[in-house]
Amino acid sequence: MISVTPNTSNTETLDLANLTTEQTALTINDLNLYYGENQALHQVSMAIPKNRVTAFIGPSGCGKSTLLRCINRMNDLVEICRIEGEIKLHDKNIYDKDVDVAALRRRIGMVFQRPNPFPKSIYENVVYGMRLMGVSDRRVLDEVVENSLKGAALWDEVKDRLNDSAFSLSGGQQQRLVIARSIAIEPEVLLLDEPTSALDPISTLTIEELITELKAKYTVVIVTHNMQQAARVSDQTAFMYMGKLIEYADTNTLFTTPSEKKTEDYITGRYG
Ligand SMILES: Nc1ncnc2c1ncn2[C@@H]1O[C@H](COP(=O)(O)OP(=O)(O)OP(=O)(O)O)[C@@H](O)[C@H]1O
Repeated sequence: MISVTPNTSNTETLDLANLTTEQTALTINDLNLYYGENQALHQVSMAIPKNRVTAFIGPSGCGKSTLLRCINRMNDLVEICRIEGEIKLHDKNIYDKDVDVAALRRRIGMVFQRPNPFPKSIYENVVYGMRLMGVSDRRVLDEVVENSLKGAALWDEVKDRLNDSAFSLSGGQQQRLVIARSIAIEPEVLLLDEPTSALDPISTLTIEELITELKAKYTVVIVTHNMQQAARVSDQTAFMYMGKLIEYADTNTLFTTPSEKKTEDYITGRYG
């Protein structure tokens, strides 16, 4: 039996099946996804609440990362991938033909498993998105760097070495730098794909604390292999199995009194 300690943060429990428009960041409706002949997602529907942390969990290959990547259209880059259904961000289907995908990815940022800073200074990594948007005023950029690094809980460690290479940072610092780079352009949603799986336990703890802080400003969606991590950081958890969303509930309920047998088997360590 795996014992997980659910998070006891003070977020109220939401009625996930009946979120109001104000409470909703994203709505996924009847999403099917195929990689060639292989169907990787089956009729996934769920609403993701604003300013909360939502975790996707499930055994390897169940479709967690695929679903996460659909949320900022990263699967567009996979040629054999075909998608049916819709994902709405403020009532607009992100798969509509008129959607500017680059603009969408500025609103919905993504952080990957392995930290991927650019081969540039710490400062230039943070302002990268701003420069792409044409911002060059040094005072504006300086302010963005300070605020973003503070927001990513990295400022105190790097404020005296902003011109050093990003590669001079530790793995955990690099991951926080990547988070700073993502929040510098003020996205609405942050997607985190196993953001701590390449990190040591101390860095993992720092990132987990940061995730809890980030939800004050952003909607966070995290894929994690680690059930303890989902229990610690998320407000609601979606359990997936073989491309299907089996159960979606507030995290405490899902880990203490799951309503589906498959969820119970997974969280008690019977498979996965
Ligand atoms: N680019 C791709 N091309 C073809 N098939 C893919 C691709 N990416 C994922 N798949 C398949 O889709 C299914 C779901 O994979 P996905 O990576 O989403 O699962 P996951 O739950 O995130 O797994 P893990 O925890 O191991 O990362 C798997 O069968 C996988 O082989």
